[in-house]
Amino acid sequence: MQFNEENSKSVIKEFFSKIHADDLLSQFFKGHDQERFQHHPETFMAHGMGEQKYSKEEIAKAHQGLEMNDEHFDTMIGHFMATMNEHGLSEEDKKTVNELLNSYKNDVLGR
Ligand code: HEM
Repeated sequence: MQFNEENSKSVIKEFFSKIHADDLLSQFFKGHDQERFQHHPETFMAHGMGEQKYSKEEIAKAHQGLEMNDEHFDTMIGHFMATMNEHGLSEEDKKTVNELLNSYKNDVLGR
């Protein structure tokens, strides 16, 4: 599975608007500068596509002190998977993406 430059942009845009429209998630980004807010969907997507842009330690550190729980994490993944659906990803590819993102759960939630 590969996204090209064009559809990557539209994935990021759609995913971004889903997070932004969801108070459960957008609260975490309030007070962060817009650049940071923009950066996160890209980072998230990269990891979902199997790129290891950041180490697990870096990911754990980035989320330290944010009071996130399973619901926040699962909701974020849910928005990403909905975006994947809208882009016609196969069931097999969605399973891979889901597993990859979930492999960061303990790091993000500081366990
Ligand atoms: C697989 C799941 C996730 C990955 C791989 C990931 C990755 C990252 C990375 C690499 C950073 C630092 C660099 C950047 O901003 O791009 C970061 C920061 C951040 N992440 Fe995540 N993230 C994940 C899940 C989440 C979830 C579920 C939330 C919120 C509900 C969240 C909220 C944030 C916030 C608010 C920051 C900024 C922290 C700060 O600068 O104080 N992340 N994330």
